[in-house]
Amino acid sequence: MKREDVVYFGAGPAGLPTDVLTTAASALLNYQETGLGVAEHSHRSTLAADIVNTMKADLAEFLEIPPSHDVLIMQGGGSGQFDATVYNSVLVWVETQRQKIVRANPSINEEDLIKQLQQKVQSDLRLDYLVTGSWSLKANQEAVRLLGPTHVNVATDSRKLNDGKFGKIADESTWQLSDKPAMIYLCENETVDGVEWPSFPKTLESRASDDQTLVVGDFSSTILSRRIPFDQFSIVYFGAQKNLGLPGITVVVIKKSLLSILSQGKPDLARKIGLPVPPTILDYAVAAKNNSLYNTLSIFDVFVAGQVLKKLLATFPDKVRGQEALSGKKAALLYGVLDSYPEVYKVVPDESVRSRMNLCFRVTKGGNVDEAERAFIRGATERGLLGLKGHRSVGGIRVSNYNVVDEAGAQKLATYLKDFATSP
Ligand SMILES: O=C(O)C(=O)[C@H](O)COP(=O)(O)O
Ligand SMILES: N[C@@H](CCC(=O)O)C(=O)O
Repeated sequence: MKREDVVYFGAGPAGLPTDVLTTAASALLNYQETGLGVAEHSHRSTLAADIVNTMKADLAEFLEIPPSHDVLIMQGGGSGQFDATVYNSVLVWVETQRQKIVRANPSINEEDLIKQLQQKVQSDLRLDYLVTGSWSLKANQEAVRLLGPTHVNVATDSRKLNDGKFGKIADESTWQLSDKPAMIYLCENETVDGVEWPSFPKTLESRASDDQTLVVGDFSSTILSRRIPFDQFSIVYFGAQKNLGLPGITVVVIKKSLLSILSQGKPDLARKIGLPVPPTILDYAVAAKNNSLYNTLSIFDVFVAGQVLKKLLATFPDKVRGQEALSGKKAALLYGVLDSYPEVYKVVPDESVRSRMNLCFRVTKGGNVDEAERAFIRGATERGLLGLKGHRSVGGIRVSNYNVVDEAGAQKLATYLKDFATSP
């Protein structure tokens, strides 16, 4: 099959624009006539620093990241961030508590400080998770693994209001947030379950403002497709492999004020009170201090992300707003067709939380779902519509409507959805 005959709806890694890959292929062989490819140059070279700095600046411009926040490029994927967010928020919490105790009693000795901190840990240290799908659940489970269950609170679990399955978000009035959690974690778009937060939760407004509670958002699947209220978030992170670029780099947008608290943090003290300490490569302050080059970074991955951003900036004069409108239009087209044939397609999540990025549905035509879905995938493959299988944990069909899918691609799928529904 030829590349131009394919529209790829894979959930991640996603497709990349062909012109970006052509530029990348040439840069891999010989970057700017240096006789060396971009992946062969040292990550300590000025050339590499330029690639990193330009990518960061273009990301900040496209997403309108305010000067209060810094951009870090890290490794370890979403799973690495499940850990990093826990380690770093615990260290911020310990440092904030230490400063409070010392302010109240400047001559306190270390033994008493440790005693007071230990009491605080028992009575107050809680990390809150809003569990709305498989990815926030994984993040929550990782926090329990690192800290133990007493320090981790599930403030809401969507499965409780949907017969044990994800697909809804509970009304905010039912959430059970801790009194002063060290962190509140949400996953803005659940790739596996097709659930997206319709807007930033009212209950969390201004919670991030004083750095006492860190508000963390996983934006892996919606990044560059939607405006983000950065002022409401302490940390926003996302893997590159959906809308930004190749698998291998993970971007963290973090409040600079937290970096300052983290750099004053005392790992020795955290260890003495029985709390885990961030490994160096997951420590946000270390990444920031080294301009994301503490250890070898894939500059090629950063270069590709930079090319995607250049293309987005050239395509959308109104930046992320332009892409947001287009993403909404493509999603509306596809959901419109799915909803027109209720006897053939059943969208999985509730209408109020349908994702614009990952459209999850079952094919019920003829009554035998497995058979109907196999026929659906077969017919789609014949037309070059690929990557439509749902995540292995839930099955069904999933259309990932990432930025690389243009209007013509979405239209091609819409036509197939209609043809499949109306064929005998
Ligand atoms: O959120 C998603 O969707 C993802 O695919 C995860 O962010 C992937 O996490 P890693 O496999 O990169 O750990
Ligand atoms: N990003 C993909 C793949 C994740 C995986 O299977 O590990 C997804 O959510 O479907």
